[in-house]
Amino acid sequence: MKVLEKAPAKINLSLDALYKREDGFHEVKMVMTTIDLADRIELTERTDGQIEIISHNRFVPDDNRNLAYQAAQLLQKKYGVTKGVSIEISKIIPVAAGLAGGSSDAAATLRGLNKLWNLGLTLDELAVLGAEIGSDVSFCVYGGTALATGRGEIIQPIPAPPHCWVVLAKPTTGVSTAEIYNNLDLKKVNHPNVDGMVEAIKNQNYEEVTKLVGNVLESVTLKLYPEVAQIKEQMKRFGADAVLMSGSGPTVFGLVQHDSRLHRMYNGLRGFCDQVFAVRLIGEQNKLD
Ligand SMILES: C[C@@](CO)(OP(=O)(O)O)[C@H](O)COP(=O)(O)OP(=O)(O)OC[C@H]1O[C@@H](n2ccc(N)nc2=O)[C@H](O)[C@@H]1O
Ligand SMILES: Nc1ncnc2c1ncn2[C@@H]1O[C@H](COP(=O)(O)OP(=O)(O)O)[C@@H](O)[C@H]1O
Repeated sequence: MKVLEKAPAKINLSLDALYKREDGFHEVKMVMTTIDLADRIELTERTDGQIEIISHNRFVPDDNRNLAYQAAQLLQKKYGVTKGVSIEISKIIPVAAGLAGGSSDAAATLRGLNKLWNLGLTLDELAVLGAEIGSDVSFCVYGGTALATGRGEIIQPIPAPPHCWVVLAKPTTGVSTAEIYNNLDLKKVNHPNVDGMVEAIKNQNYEEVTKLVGNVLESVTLKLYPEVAQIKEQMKRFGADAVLMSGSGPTVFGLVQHDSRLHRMYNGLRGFCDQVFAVRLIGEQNKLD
């Protein structure tokens, strides 16, 4: 038997870190939303109990370092599952990009195995399990748009943002999330207005959304990787309504409502950045159930 699952990427429209906790993680407050750029996960049941990762991307680990592998192993252990699975990952989301590709693959594996292995778990139960794999996995279990707090695993759904296009540009460098959080000096940053962003989205006020995008991690990554700042500048020059780095980076996204400007931005950025995508927000909650 086979199950197919879509594993969409996310962007952070607003990302604040409040303080460093005793467990080493940062207490965060962020608005996350899924975008129409997705990996495809194909799960095929195995009778030998083994977990196998098949991926044709050299940046994706094919052993227990893979977050999808960890998701399958966690379900096997918690629910005494004796069956195994081959997990084929068709990778579209750039790796180590600030787009939660690995987390979304893990979340899609949790959803898919829930069906393949007939576990009967709810999305809320899968989200709790996801938090054991990584801070972004719980959000990815639900998808949609949410306010995320705690270390990122406490999820409150909010409405979808107003309609717009998202242009993504990923510089060649990959970024380690831990490195960026480790270099964050909370005394020296500008905190974004996360509550304002939630209000702007609830009011479907696109102009306010574009004014309020902000990411406390951006200045850290920009300092370490100046090419990210250059891409930001180019996106502004090509006419984006708002430009921000996603997560810990290095992917930069631009929001735009008019099709004519979308084409200008996309074509302009393709001139000097290999990985450029123009996608829609997916938006609504629980689309992934
Ligand atoms: C920055 C964000 C924003 O959505 O996304 P990405 O850039 O990774 O996509 C997330 O907070 C990343 O979540 P995720 O990538 O799941 O992080 P984890 O695997 O849980 O943690 C990796 C490392 O990041 C740091 N970390 C992570 C989350 C958090 N709230 N505080 C932290 O300080 C810790 O050093 C941790 O060891
Ligand atoms: N399924 C997966 N897809 C991509 N990377 C993965 C996966 N599983 C584990 N990884 C590891 O996680 C790291 C971060 O990858 P990713 O989730 O794409 O980035 P980010 O956390 O910036 O959104 C990669 O360097 C990779 O080694």
